[in-house]
Amino acid sequence: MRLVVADLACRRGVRLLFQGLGFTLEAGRALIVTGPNGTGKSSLLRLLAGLARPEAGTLRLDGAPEPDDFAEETHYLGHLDAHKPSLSAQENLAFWRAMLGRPALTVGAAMEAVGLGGLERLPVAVLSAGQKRRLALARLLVAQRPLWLLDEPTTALDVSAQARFGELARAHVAAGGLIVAATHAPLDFGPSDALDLGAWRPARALLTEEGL
Ligand SMILES: Nc1ncnc2c1ncn2[C@@H]1O[C@H](COP(=O)(O)OP(=O)(O)OP(=O)(O)O)[C@@H](O)[C@H]1O
Repeated sequence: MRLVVADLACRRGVRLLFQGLGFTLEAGRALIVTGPNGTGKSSLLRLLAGLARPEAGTLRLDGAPEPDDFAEETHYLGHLDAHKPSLSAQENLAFWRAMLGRPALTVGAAMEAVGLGGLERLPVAVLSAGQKRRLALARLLVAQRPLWLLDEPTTALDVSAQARFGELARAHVAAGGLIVAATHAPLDFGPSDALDLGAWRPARALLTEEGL
């Protein structure tokens, strides 16, 4: 499998965030996306997740059943953890496991893997910020999806949870998975490429009504 991005432009409102972006990410590698606040790292992940449309350019996942429409092949972990606060940790994860299809680890095993064993029955509303983030990461483990799109994945995680998540991410990459991660913190996900999105800022960022 291979992620191929060509001549990509992203617009938010009247602002062109980046233009002419191209890269190829091979299976078994991670892409670490950096850049100052507001350069469009989250926006790039949303484009890759199929949650927004590019202003120009193409996104393709070669080797996927539908290379031009590959949202089903991705796990998207945004800034928000996307939990239902009144449901228990276990119920939230069971929901995602059924929703996402292609089941991988059981709910119990995924919770153990992120160090949440014993907290299964607590409503998510009472979990700490780091525990909520751990639960969001457990979602990556309950369904098999080759491309992980991670927005600041280690936010709120303590040192040992960061290390544990690093191990899980490296195992995914070593098994032939792909990761695109936006971050301000150093991340070691194994064999990796780097993308400084700040370098793709267009000279003229403010658009007129005519667009590009
Ligand atoms: N819905 C929207 N309408 C207009 N502008 C938006 C919208 N969403 C985001 N933006 C703008 O797009 C720009 C890029 O935002 P984005 O969140 O992608 O940046 P980022 O590189 O991830 O930033 P950070 O490092 O702060 O997380 C910002 O200037 C933001 O204000």
